[in-house]
Amino acid sequence: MRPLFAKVGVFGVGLLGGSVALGLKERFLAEEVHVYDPDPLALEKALFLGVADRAHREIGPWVGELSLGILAAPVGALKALGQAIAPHAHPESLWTDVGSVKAKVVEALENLLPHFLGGHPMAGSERAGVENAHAGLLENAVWVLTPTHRTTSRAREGIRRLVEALGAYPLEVPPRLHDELVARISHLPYLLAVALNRMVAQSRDKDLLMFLAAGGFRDLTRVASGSPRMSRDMVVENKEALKGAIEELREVLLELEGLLESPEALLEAAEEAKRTRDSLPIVRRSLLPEMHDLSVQVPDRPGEIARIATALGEAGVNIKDIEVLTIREEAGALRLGFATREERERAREILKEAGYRVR
Ligand SMILES: NC(=O)c1ccc[n+]([C@@H]2O[C@H](COP(=O)([O-])OP(=O)(O)OC[C@H]3O[C@@H](n4cnc5c(N)ncnc54)[C@H](O)[C@@H]3O)[C@@H](O)[C@H]2O)c1
Ligand SMILES: O=C(O)C(=O)C[C@]1(C(=O)O)C=C[C@@H](O)C=C1
Repeated sequence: MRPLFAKVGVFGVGLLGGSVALGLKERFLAEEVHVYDPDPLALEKALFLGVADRAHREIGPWVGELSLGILAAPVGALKALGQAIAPHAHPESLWTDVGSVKAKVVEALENLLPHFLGGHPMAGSERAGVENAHAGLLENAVWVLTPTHRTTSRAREGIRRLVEALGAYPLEVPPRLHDELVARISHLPYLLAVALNRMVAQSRDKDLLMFLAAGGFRDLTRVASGSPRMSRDMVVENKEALKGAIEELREVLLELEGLLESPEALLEAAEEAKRTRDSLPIVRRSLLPEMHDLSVQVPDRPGEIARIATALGEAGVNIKDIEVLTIREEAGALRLGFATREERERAREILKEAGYRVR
């Protein structure tokens, strides 16, 4: 059987580009994966890690041989990258990007590249670079696609197939609406993580504060550890929508400050927040297949996670999703997701028998 795509090019082989390239290779979706990056070290690592078949430091005639190209550079670099690619792109080729901002990027790139459809996988990590790339990053992710009146059916079908073949779930959203939504659910949380760290860094009590930082601060600020350049571009390029989101947050914070004097009303707000947060896990999103969860208490001893995974693996039970719920001295908990109720029940029995507390 022939792969879905012939030669595929990934432009920018960092965390996201590397993960897409690995997905293409591991799932045999491309005859050849080519990568381009201005950073020679990124290219060297990509070849060493088996992320790509060919690495290029220059954009040139090789681009004309691609049937599909994926732009995965920081958002601020995408337009110039599109301009450099445009003279070489084959007129029948498909193009997409993975940038975190869509309206401006889509407007620029659909003017430059044939059969272009903008994209944004709603998945990532606080670690940058190809050395942290893995195909699993994109599996089960919601992958936003942003068609416009100019999108060709060839692009729409081809890019949708790419996303599905990488194990993700395509969701079409107009570019401007996408930017408004991610301003609230992704870019504002990032800015908040920066703000909280800035507050600590500028405090006279910085050292003590850092020493006291427990799970709450760490969980809330994880994304601040990501690539500063990538994240800076993300918030700057979406600044109009983000300013609206900051204004909304300011109002909510003022409201909550007021509620400090009304404990009953604050309790209601806290209960509402708990309901919202508890219904968040990605596996419960309605467009994804239903997932069946177990929580397992894990003693803080070497090898416990391996023991759990091995017990399930040896019984042929597939763990579809995994999340560390708490990190404490005496015990932590794992949330394990299974594709079927039957698998979850088998997992429950196996783990109970092995002496674990399961919920
Ligand atoms: N990190 C995330 O969580 C995440 C999630 C979804 C989407 N994105 C988007 O993916 C894209 C890449 O982000 P990342 O997290 O992989 O960053 P990264 O820092 O890991 O990788 C970016 C790569 O792009 C390369 N690059 C820089 N300028 C370039 C240019 N002009 N042309 C080609 N390559 C160039 C860098 O050398 C680097 O290898 C961004 O547009 C970002 O908004 C990131
Ligand atoms: O670090 C993660 O887990 C992420 O999902 C990263 C994250 C996000 O926080 O929304 C960051 C930027 C993106 O464009 C998409 C995803």
